[in-house]
Amino acid sequence: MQEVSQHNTKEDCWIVVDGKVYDVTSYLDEHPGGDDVVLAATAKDGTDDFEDAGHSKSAKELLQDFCIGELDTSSPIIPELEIFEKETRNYSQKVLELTKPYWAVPVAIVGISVVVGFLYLRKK
Ligand code: HEM
Repeated sequence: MQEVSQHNTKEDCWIVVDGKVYDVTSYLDEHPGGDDVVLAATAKDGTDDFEDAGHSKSAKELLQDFCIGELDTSSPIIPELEIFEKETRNYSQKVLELTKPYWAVPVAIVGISVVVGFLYLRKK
């Protein structure tokens, strides 16, 4: 999506519809709805804009002629989000590592309680 958003001019226009990327530069001048509406659908997911225009079946078929690839969904749309996700992952890993050595304490308390209880009941 980051790469797609760089193609947002009349001379170089890519749009995203239903997870696919389309280079519609050569179609802008022919578009019955004008080029401005198509340009307004760049640099974002243009699926809603395309659907909301109520395009015919033939318009949807025509769109396929301009397909140049699929959207990469493995990386987040907002790069900052990736950094945030990495930091959160690191933080939760650190918390887990810190608490690991202390697991023995509650386990030991429960174990000792069971043994003491058992001995106490046997004495009775
Ligand atoms: C996502 C951005 C787009 C928007 C917002 C949009 C909007 C519109 C609108 C408002 C019309 C009606 C024009 C009128 O009747 O006066 C129209 C018609 C049309 N558009 Fe688009 N359009 C977009 C992208 C495309 C693309 C990429 C194609 C094909 C490659 C396309 C093909 C057509 C065709 C063939 C028509 C004629 C009516 C029909 O067959 O549905 N449009 N568009």
